[in-house]
Amino acid sequence: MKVQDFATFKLSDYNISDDYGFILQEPLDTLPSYYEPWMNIADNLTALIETKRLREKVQRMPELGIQHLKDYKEKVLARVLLSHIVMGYVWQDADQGVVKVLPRTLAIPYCHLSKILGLPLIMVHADFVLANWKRKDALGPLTMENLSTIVSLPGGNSLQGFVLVTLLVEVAAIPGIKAVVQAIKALLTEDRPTLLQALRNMAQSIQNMGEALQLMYDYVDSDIYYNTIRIFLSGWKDNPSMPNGLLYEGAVDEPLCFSGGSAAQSTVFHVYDELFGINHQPESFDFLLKMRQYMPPAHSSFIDWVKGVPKLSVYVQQSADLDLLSAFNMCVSTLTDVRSLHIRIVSKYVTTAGARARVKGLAAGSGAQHLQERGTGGSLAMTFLKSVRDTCKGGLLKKSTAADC
Ligand code: HEM
Repeated sequence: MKVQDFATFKLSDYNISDDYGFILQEPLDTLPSYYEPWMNIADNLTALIETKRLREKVQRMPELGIQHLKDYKEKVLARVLLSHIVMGYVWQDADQGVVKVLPRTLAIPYCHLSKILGLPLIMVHADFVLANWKRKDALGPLTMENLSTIVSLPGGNSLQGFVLVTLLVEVAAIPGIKAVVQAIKALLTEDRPTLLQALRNMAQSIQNMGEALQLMYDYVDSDIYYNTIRIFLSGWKDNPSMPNGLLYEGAVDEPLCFSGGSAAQSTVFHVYDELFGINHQPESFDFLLKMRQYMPPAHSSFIDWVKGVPKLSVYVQQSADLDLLSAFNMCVSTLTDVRSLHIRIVSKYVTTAGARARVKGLAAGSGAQHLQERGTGGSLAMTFLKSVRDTCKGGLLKKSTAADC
């Protein structure tokens, strides 16, 4: 990449907002009246699932076309609503009475919309979090107190907390993503003072992401997460309760398999790994690469763009500038710390909560038999997460000494 390539660079070309990062800026929360049948179901989704009436409702739903969705935001909202309805439809009865077919009333518009938006036929992080938020007070800040989801799933306040804490991690990442672009430009122009400042801004932003992540402990109950929430994020790939995947009736001829929703589909961490030159172990990297297919295509193209720039780690190492090296290492070690915190969270919300559920004999009824200690994205959670964290730590640069030259 050359300096002149920067002349036309705009974050918005990658569907990234200067003010909101990867989050969809001010999502709509209502569709045109033609789509009232979808809105009605989405508004009552939790109650319909809990009273086991959702499947019947969906089967009786009229088959609506997507031609009345005028612009991008309406299409995104429609996809958010339908994605949640799909997850509710499939997992209404948890592992018992799993469906093999998604009825055409839901499958046809869902497949059309997903094709236009370039997303897989299952709910992803972008549906569950990035476009699923609204302010209670329209002029108020992006804080826990002033936010709610547009559409919800079972899990009550913990479900709200889970979505909104994840959103706040994305909010904390916004200045860091801007600093990534600033750093790349400074790297290309060899503007060391600006590069130093950009790295310091990134380190601060990554630290703020960790502080936001910590809120999980305050807002999400681990038993509710383990026994209720995660079933609705599960996928139908490598899932013994849906060995053949799901048939999207009237839209696709063969059943298809997709991984469940996971914040491994958040673009932020992938961008940092590419920028800092973190080379994950092949198996972990393979999983992370698959997760890029579950991101809005423009966001995963941004990762490719970052990957294409000259190696920042090589530049910093060769510069022998101790301030740059220490700012670079601060970024990598803070990212490692966030990953260690995330591992502690998974230990509480998956490992320990799972053990408790098994002691109480809840596991059989929890509906997440196939998940056990797997992540909702389908990875062998702890092995994968520790490998990713340790490789991240391995990205720290050493001070070069005279002997290295
Ligand atoms: C109760 C809260 C959470 C739990 C139990 C949890 C669990 C997991 C699990 C099990 C994985 C492994 C992949 C999979 O199979 O899904 C994973 C991956 C990941 N999660 Fe979370 N997660 C939580 C919250 C978050 C939040 C709020 C974020 C930040 C946006 C996040 C970011 C990630 C990332 C980036 C990965 C990929 C691994 C990495 O790059 O380090 N997670 N999560």
